[in-house]
Parts: sequence; structure tokens; C-alpha cells
Amino acid sequence: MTETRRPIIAGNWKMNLNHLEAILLVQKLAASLPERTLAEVEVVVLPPFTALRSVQTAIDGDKLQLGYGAQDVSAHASGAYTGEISGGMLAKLGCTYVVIGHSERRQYHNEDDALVNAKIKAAFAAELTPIFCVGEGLEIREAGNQVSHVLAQVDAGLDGLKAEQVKQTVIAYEPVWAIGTGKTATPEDAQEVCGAIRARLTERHGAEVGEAVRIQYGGSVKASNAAAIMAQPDVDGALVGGASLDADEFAGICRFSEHVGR
Ligand SMILES: O=C[C@H](O)COP(=O)(O)O
Repeated sequence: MTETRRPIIAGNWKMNLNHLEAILLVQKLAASLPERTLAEVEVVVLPPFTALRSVQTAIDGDKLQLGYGAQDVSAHASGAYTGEISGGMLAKLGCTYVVIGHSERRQYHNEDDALVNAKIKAAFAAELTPIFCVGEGLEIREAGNQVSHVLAQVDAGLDGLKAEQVKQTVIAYEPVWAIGTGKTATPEDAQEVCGAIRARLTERHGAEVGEAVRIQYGGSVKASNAAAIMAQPDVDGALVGGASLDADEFAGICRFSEHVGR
């Protein structure tokens, strides 16, 4: 990370917590975060759709300094798409962010790069900020092709976007083999790919965009390893799964700078 990009730590709760449990977690998290952390770091929670209204009420009601968003969005604006949730619905709930292209959506729902691109465009149409996920599977990593694989995902996902939209996008690099497995990429592994993503953004969209985009690392991030990952120059945040369900652990990740003496 650098001083010019504000770190963003986002907790992807995945399919966990009902709306009552969600309120408790948000309140406990807010109580665990000191002012200094909240001034330095953008802290975001990404609950299931069913908890969004309750999380909105808790955050607005107590004026908590937390951002929030959803874990997916439809590529369509409205209509006969049973079970889907539109960007407009999320915006109306006060969401700032929406996760798009998470590897679990790609794997279990066959989401391809074209659909991811359409969803990113749908998010912008609703004035939501995408947290756009990319990452390689184990076979690709073992073959040493992680950089080219991820850059192809980045190019496809951002295809047709204006430079201003790319600049606003948060990109989450999540090596699939490190998600929920306890295997964390080394800080150098994370930097290799995040640095390549930034170089590609600079090449395609100009230096201003490349310098501005925030790139997160995701995959078994914990309070104990967050500081080393965040110390990498092109890593500006973390997309946290399992550890975001525990307020103390997630707050520990958000407080990463205390471990590097900043
Ligand atoms: O969205 C979050 C990632 O999939 C990481 O999940 P994890 O922290 O449980 O490995």
C-alpha cells in the first residue's frame, strides 16, 4: 500500500448469519474499532441479501463508520429474473459496494468473464462500486501461469468501461487455492499478481487510473498475517471471508497498521 490510496478491508460473510446475528456482529465490530483505525482504513461488511436492511438500519441508526454492500448483483436492471437482485434494489438499501465475480460464483454458478463484465456494468449503472474478484486455481498456479490468467480476467471484466469507472473499481486478487483453505499466498505471491494488475491498468487506462485503483488480496487473511500482506506496495486492502465472522479477529485485521509500527 501507499499513502495515496486509502486501504479497504472488506468482510465477505458469504452465506452466513441471519439478520439478527448480522446486527450483533456489526455492533460488536464497530465497538472493537478505534477512531484511529476508522480514520485510516475503510472498513466494509458484505452480508447476505437478507441482512442488508438490518445492517443498513444498524449503521445509519448508530452513525457507525462502516461501509456495506452485497455479495452479488444481477446483470439485469429489472424484469422476469426469478431470484435475482438488481443494482437499483441494492442502491436503494444504501449499499456502496457489490462483490462481482467471486470465485465461488464462477465455480458454483458458472459465471464467466462476459457475465462478470455485464454485472460490473450493471453495478455502475446503479451507482454501486464493484469489488471485482479475480484469481487463479491451483493447476494454473502450479503451471506458473497465474499472472497471464489473472490479467486476462482483468481485461475481460473491465472491457468497455470508461477510465473513470475503472479508476473507481476495487479489484480483489484471490488465488482460489488460498480461499478458506488456511493456505495463504506469501506476501511476495500477492505482490507479484497485484503489481502485474496495476501495471496492466496503467498500460490500458493510463497512469492516473493505475495509481488510483485499490487492489485487495483475499485468501485466508487473519489478524496474524494481515500486516505482512498489507506491507506490499501494490496491496491496498483485504477481502476477508472466514475471519470476518469474528468481530475481534476482523478488527485485528483492520488494525494491521499497529503491527507495522505506523
Ligand atoms: O471473499 C473472501 C475470500 O473468498 C476469502 O475467504 P477466506 O478468508 O475464508 O479464505
